[in-house]
Amino acid sequence: MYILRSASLNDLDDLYDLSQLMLFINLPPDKEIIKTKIESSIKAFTKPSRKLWENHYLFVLEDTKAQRIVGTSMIHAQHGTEDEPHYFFTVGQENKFSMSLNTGFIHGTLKLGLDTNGPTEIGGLILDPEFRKSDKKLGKQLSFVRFLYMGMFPDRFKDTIHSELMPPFDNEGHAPLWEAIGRRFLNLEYHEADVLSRSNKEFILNLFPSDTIYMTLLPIEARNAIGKVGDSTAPVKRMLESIGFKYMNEVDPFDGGPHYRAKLKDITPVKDLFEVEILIRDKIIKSDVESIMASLPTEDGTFKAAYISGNLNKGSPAKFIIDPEEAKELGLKEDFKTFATYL
Ligand SMILES: CC(C)(COP(=O)(O)OP(=O)(O)OC[C@H]1O[C@@H](n2cnc3c(N)ncnc32)[C@H](O)[C@@H]1OP(=O)(O)O)[C@@H](O)C(=O)NCCC(=O)NCCSC(=O)CCC(=O)O
Repeated sequence: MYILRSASLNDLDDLYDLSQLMLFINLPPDKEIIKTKIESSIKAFTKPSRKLWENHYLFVLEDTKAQRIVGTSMIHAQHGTEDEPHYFFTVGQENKFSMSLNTGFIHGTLKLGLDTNGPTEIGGLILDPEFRKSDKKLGKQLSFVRFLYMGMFPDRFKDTIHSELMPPFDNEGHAPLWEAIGRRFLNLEYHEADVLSRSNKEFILNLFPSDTIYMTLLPIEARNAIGKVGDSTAPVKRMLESIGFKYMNEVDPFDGGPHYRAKLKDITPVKDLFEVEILIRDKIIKSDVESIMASLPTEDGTFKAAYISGNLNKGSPAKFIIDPEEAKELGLKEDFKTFATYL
């Protein structure tokens, strides 16, 4: 059985193991930083700040049999403030035409921009490779649990949801756009700059090119990386596009990874959110089993959910019947009312 829930301090060692799997700025391989992130997340779930940018929510996927965390995903309630703006490159075009030569060119362009009243950001989605591509769609569960939560608590988030996808990296782990622009203007390694930019954004505005950059002048590898995603992020692009997210013609100024956005109310699992009574009963009609992602009861403001199977009766409110064995595995003792959505 798999449970999705808010992270707790007992998850520290498992999250540290997960952080070793790839260089991921949202989950750096550093126990102190991960501990701070868990503590901040517990506060966000149980006593969210009115200053939305202080609220970082960390979700985990637990394999309850192995008692191990096998994946994680995050929400930052506001990314982009006066103190720490959201920086991006707008991807545009400039048409040039010479009448005397009767010839013209369409140039791709990049232009640095910033937002000081940014949207809610989802990120940090990572699943242990052993568990990927399972028929339980564990990656999708980890991604969609955030929409279940945001749909249940829309006041804790902005109206727009933003996501920054990872671009392809070359065999040595270099980002081609960084080599072409960032390195020349900042004289830092990509990961150094990425880490630095989490606590200090001033240097981006003051050192990066402030005028239009013509892509024509960039090496072909850098041009080809703009707005593209790497292989391991292809499922993310697919998932986001399928529920209403759109590419914004905006990319990360360091690595060129694409930015996707959607209005919270228009995201399919948020639109599909419904109230449901979960009933624990002996009689499940096996030929009529469906699955829903439902929030489960907790006592202390923490959050728990699971992708559960049973018989759905779409009344108002809807009823969902699960068998006692599944209820036991989920630690459920009695019927309850909750919210659910579909994957
Ligand atoms: C991204 C995940 C968590 C996805 O997990 P799984 O591979 O198990 O995915 P899944 O649940 O089986 O499938 C999810 C959906 O993606 C589709 N899918 C699977 N592989 C695909 C591929 N190669 N190309 C296109 N689509 C693909 C499946 O059919 C399914 O869609 P259908 O149901 O429609 O069939 C994992 O691959 C991973 O940990 N990747 C490495 C880390 C990473 O790159 N993380 C993203 C960083 S970017 C980020 O974090 C911001 C974005 C965010 O937070 O959401």
